[in-house]
Amino acid sequence: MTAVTAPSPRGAPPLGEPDCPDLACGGPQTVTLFRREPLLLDSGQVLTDVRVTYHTYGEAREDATLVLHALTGNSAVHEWWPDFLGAGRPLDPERDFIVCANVLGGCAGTLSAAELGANMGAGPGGSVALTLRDLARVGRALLGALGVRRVRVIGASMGGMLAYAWLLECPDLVERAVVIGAPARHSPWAIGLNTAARSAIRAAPGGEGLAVARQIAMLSYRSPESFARTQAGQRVPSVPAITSYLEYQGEKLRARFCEQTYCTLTAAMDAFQPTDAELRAIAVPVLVVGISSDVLYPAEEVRGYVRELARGEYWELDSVHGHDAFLMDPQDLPERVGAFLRG
Ligand SMILES: CC(=O)SCCNC(=O)CCNC(=O)[C@H](O)C(C)(C)COP(=O)(O)OP(=O)(O)OC[C@H]1O[C@@H](n2cnc3c(N)ncnc32)[C@H](O)[C@@H]1OP(=O)(O)O
Ligand SMILES: N[C@@H](CCO)C(=O)O
Repeated sequence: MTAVTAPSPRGAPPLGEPDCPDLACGGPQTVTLFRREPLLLDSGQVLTDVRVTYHTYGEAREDATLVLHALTGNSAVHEWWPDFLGAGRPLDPERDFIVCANVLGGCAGTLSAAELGANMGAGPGGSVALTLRDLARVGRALLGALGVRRVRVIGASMGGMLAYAWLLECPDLVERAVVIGAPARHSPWAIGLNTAARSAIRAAPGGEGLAVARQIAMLSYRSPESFARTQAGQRVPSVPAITSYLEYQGEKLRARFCEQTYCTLTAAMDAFQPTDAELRAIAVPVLVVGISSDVLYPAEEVRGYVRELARGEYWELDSVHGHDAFLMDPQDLPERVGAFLRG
C-alpha cells in the first residue's frame, strides 16, 4: 500500500490533514490499490493503480463498519451524517473502527469517471461502464490494505444498493448490513428518472445539463408535502419559491460535482439487477429501512425485498420529507441502526 499525492476532494482540506480530529479521524487519506494485481471490471476492462480517497474514524481493528455514501456524497461522513457519527451514536469512534471511501468513478478524490474515460478513450457524457460490484471489489481491496477481515456495511440511497452489492460480492467478509431508502434493483421509474437526468447532461454538456439533472433528481428526493411546507410562496419577487430553489440546487451541484460521475454512477445503479435467487442466498442479518413518503423508492417497494432475505428485518422512518429524510429528518433512525449494528 503506497500513499500518493492526489487532488483534494472538492471543498475538502488538503489530503493528509485530518479535518475532524475530535472523532479520532484519519483523513482524507489516499492510497493506490491494484498496483501488482490488476482489477478486472465486469465490462472486461482491466484497471491498475486505482487511487482511492477515504476517511477512517477510531482505532484500526480487524473488524470495521463500512459506510457507503450516496450518489453525490463523499468519504467525509462527519460532514453529512452528524446524527450517526460520534460518541454514543451508531457509528462511535470510541468503540468502532469506521471506514468510508469515495467510490470508484466518484468525484471526491478516488479515481474518477472522467479520469477513467480519458484512460479508456470515452467521450464526454460518461461512456465508461462500471458496476456496483466493481465498486464493491475496490472497497474490498481497501479494507484488505487496512487489515480489516470482517465488516458491517451501512448505506443509504445509492449506498444502500451498494450494500446489497457487498452482500452478494463479499459474503465471506460482511457479517451484517443496513440498507436505508434503497431497493435491491432499480425499478423502471428509477431508471426513467436517471435516463432523463443523463439526457439533460448529454444535451447540455459542460455544466448546464448537470444542473438540470439535479433539478429532476431533487423532485424525487423530497415529496409534495415536504415542498408544500418548505417552498410555498416566493423568495424572489414573481418567481415561485420552488423554481428558485431548484435553480439554486442545480447550480450548487454544478459547482461541486462531475457530469461523467453522474452518468457513470446512475448507469451502474440502473444496471444493478440481482435475481431473487441471489437475494435469497444472502445469509446474514440485514436491516432494511423504508421511508414513508419516499417517491423515488416507495416504502412498499423497499419492504418487498425483505421477503427475499433469509434474515431480513424491516423498519420504516415516518417522515413527510421524502427520500432525503435519512439526511434531513432521521428521528429514531440512528437509535434503530445502532441497536441493530450492536447485534
Ligand atoms: C448517505 C450519503 O452519502 S448522503 C450524501 C450527502 N450528500 C450531501 O451532503 C450532498 C447533497 N446535499 C443534499 O442533498 C442536501 O443538502 C441535504 C439533504 C443534505 C440537506 O438538505 P437541506 O438542509 O434541507 O437543504 P435544502 O435542500 O433545504 O437547501 C438549503 C439551501 O437552499 C437554499 N434555498 C432554500 N429555499 C430556497 C428558495 N426558495 N430559493 C432559493 N434558494 C433556496 C437555502 O438558502 C440553502 O442554501 P445553502 O445551501 O447555500 O445554505
Ligand atoms: N441527496 C443525496 C441522496 C440522493 O440519493 C445525494 O445527493 O447524494
